Amino acid sequence: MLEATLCFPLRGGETTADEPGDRREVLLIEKRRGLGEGWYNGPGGKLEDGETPRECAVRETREEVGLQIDPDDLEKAGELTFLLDGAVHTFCHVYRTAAFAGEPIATEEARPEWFALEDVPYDRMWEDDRLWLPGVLCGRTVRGEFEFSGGKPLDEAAFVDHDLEWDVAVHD
Ligand SMILES: COc1nc(N)nc2c1ncn2[C@H]1C[C@H](O)[C@@H](COP(=O)(O)OP(=O)(O)OP(=O)(O)O)O1
Repeated sequence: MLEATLCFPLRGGETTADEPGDRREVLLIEKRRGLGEGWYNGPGGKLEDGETPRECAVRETREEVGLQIDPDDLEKAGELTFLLDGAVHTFCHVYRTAAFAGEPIATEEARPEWFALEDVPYDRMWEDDRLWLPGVLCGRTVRGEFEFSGGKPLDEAAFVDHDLEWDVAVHD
């Protein structure tokens, strides 16, 4: 089983009387290699030996798009289990943060792009994302299990079922 992270940096203002609606934006990456290549996702990746999930999310966000994040500024937002043909493939820790330093830059791994929350390109993301990411971007916590079938690689398998629990306690 792989252990991995996803991190969703957020910027911009909340609703005001003059400008109703959530005007925040989320930073996504277009993945340039590896699992999910060509799709949008949050910055993130697999844990290295001896690394905590929080340290992994900070490192991956720095390596993939050049943003600096203080680990204490990450808010844990979810825990997702991805199963492939009945076995756990990846356990993924999800974080969000509105506190970071720097401007996103493109790297060999990723091309960063800010999206208004209402314009997140779910049609160019993993199929499960539309089920949990909107809630996570709105400040909720989630625990989810997602089943894929059809053999490796995971990004060519079919999404078959899911189970979600909202507003749960998630720790790391
Ligand atoms: C199955 O559904 C998934 N949905 C979403 N949104 N994200 C997923 C899914 N399955 C895996 N992921 C995430 C978890 C990781 O953040 C990445 C995969 O990371 P990758 O394999 O690219 O890991 P790195 O450590 O960055 O890879 P390198 O070995 O190339 O450094 O996808």
